[in-house]
Amino acid sequence: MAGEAPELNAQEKAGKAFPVSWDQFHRDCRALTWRLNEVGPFHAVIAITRGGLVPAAIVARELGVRVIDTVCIASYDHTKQGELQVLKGISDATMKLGGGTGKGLLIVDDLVDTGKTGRMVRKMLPDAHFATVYAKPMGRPLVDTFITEVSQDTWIFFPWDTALSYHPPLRDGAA
Ligand SMILES: O=P(O)(O)OC[C@H]1O[C@H](OP(=O)(O)OP(=O)(O)O)[C@H](O)[C@@H]1O
Ligand SMILES: O=c1[nH]c(=O)c2nc[nH]c2[nH]1
Ligand SMILES: [Mg+2]
Repeated sequence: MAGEAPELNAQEKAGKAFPVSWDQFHRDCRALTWRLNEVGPFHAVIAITRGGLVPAAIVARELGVRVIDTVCIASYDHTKQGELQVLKGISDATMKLGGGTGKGLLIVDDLVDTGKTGRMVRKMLPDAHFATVYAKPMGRPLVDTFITEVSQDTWIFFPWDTALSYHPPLRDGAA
C-alpha cells in the first residue's frame, strides 16, 4: 500500500557492517584450526553448505582430515530468513564414523546468527564438535569453538558475496 514502510531484511535490520576480506578470512580460519587442533583428532569434517564449505576446506587442510561431508541447508534468501530446508542430509558412511551420534566428527560453518541452522545440525549429531569462524550472541551458546564475536546488530559480509567497488568520499555524504 502507498505510504507503508517497506519491510526491512536481516541485513538492513543489522545496521552495522563487518566486511571480511579473503586474507582476513584465511587468517581467521587458521586461528580456528589452532584451537581445534587441541580438541581433535576428528574422523571427518562436515560442512554446512554453502557458507561452511570455504572454512571447512581450510580447516580440513590444516588438520590433515581427508573425509569431508556436507549437510545442505537453505534458510536465508539473500538476507531474509525463511523456514529451514534440509536439501541433503549427512551420509550413512559419515554417520557410521561418528557412531550414530557424531562423536569424533567436526561440524564447520562460517557463522552462527540466530542459531537456527546450528541447532538443527546439532540435533542430527549431538556429540559432534561444532565450530564456526564468527558468532553473534544469539547463536553463540550452540558453538563449541569460534574465533570472533560480533554484535547481533552486525551483518558480516563474506568475500565470496562481495566485490570491490567505488566508494564516494566522506565530504560528498558517504557514510
Ligand atoms: O544462525 P542462523 O540464523 O541460522 O544463520 C546462520 C546461517 O545463515 C547462513 O547460511 P544461509 O542459510 O544464508 O545459506 P548459505 O550458507 O548457503 O549462504 C550462514 O552461512 C549460516 O549457515
Ligand atoms: O552473509 C551473511 N552475513 C550474516 O551476518 C548472516 N547472518 C545470517 N546469515 C548471514 N549471511
Ligand atoms: Mg550457511
